[in-house]
Amino acid sequence: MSLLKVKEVKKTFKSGKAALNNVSFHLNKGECLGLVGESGCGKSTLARCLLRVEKIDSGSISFHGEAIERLDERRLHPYRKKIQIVFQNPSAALNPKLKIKESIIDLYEQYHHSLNLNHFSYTSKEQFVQQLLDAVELPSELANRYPHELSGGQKQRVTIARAISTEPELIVLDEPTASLDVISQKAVLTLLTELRETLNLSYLFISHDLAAVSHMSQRIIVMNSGEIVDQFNQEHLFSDDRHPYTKELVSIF
Ligand SMILES: Nc1ncnc2c1ncn2[C@@H]1O[C@H](COP(=O)(O)OP(=O)(O)OP(=O)(O)O)[C@@H](O)[C@H]1O
Repeated sequence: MSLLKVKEVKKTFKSGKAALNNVSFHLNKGECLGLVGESGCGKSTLARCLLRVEKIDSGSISFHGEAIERLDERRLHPYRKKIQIVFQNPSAALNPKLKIKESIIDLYEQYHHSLNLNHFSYTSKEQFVQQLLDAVELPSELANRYPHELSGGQKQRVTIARAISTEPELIVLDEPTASLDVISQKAVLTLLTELRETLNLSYLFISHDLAAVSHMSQRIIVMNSGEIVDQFNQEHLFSDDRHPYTKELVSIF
C-alpha cells in the first residue's frame, strides 16, 4: 500500500486563484518522490495541504489509507508527528531567542507522550540533543549557540535534526537547499540521502531545481499551473515521451 495517496485534490483561494487542480499522485514507503515546477505552480500550497495547515476544497489525501481531511484535532496530533517539514529558509524556521538545544527539544516535547523512539533514545535532554546533532553531522558545541551564530548550512542541519526528532515516516522537503551556497547544497543533499536510508524515511522533495530533484528522487512528478502534467521514474527523465513542459524544463537543466 502507498504511504501517501493524493487523489483529485482541488484548492482555490478566496481570491479566486486555483492553486491546485485535480492533483493526484502516490508516494511509496522508503522512496524519495521529487516534485518539480516553476515558481507559483502550487508546490508550497500542496505541502501545506499535506500537513493540514491548509484545507483542501475537494478530493482526498490519505496516509496509511486514512483520509486526513476527516481527522479531528485529537487524531491529527499523531499524524503531525509522522509527517514533518523542512522549509527553504532555516532562519525563519528557528526561533532566534532559543539556543539550538532548546529548539531541538522544543519540537520533541510537543509529542513526547506519544513518541515511541526506535533510532534515538531519550535518557536525558542533553544526550538526546547530542544524538540528533551527531545524526546531522554537527559538532556538539553548537548546542549552546543561538541561530544567528550558525551558518546557513548549519541552521538547515538543525531544522533537519528537529524534523527527525519525532522519528517521522515522511518528511516534506520544501526547497530545502534553495537558500544555501552550492557547497552547502551538495552537503545537505548528501546528508538527506544518508538519513533516508539509515532512518527508513520517505521524502517528498519539492524544488524548482530539476537537477537536484533528479539527483535525489526515484520518481518525479511535474507540476504546472496547479496541475500534475507528468509523472515518471527518474531514469525516464530524458525519454521522448515526456510531456512538452517537462522537455522545456529539461532543456534549461
Ligand atoms: N494564501 C493565499 N491566498 C491567495 N493566493 C495564494 C495564497 N497562497 C498562495 N497563493 C497563490 O497560489 C499560487 C501557488 O502558490 P505556491 O506558493 O503554492 O507556489 P509555489 O510553486 O510554491 O511557488 P514558489 O516556488 O515561488 O514558492 C500562486 O499563484 C500564489 O500567488
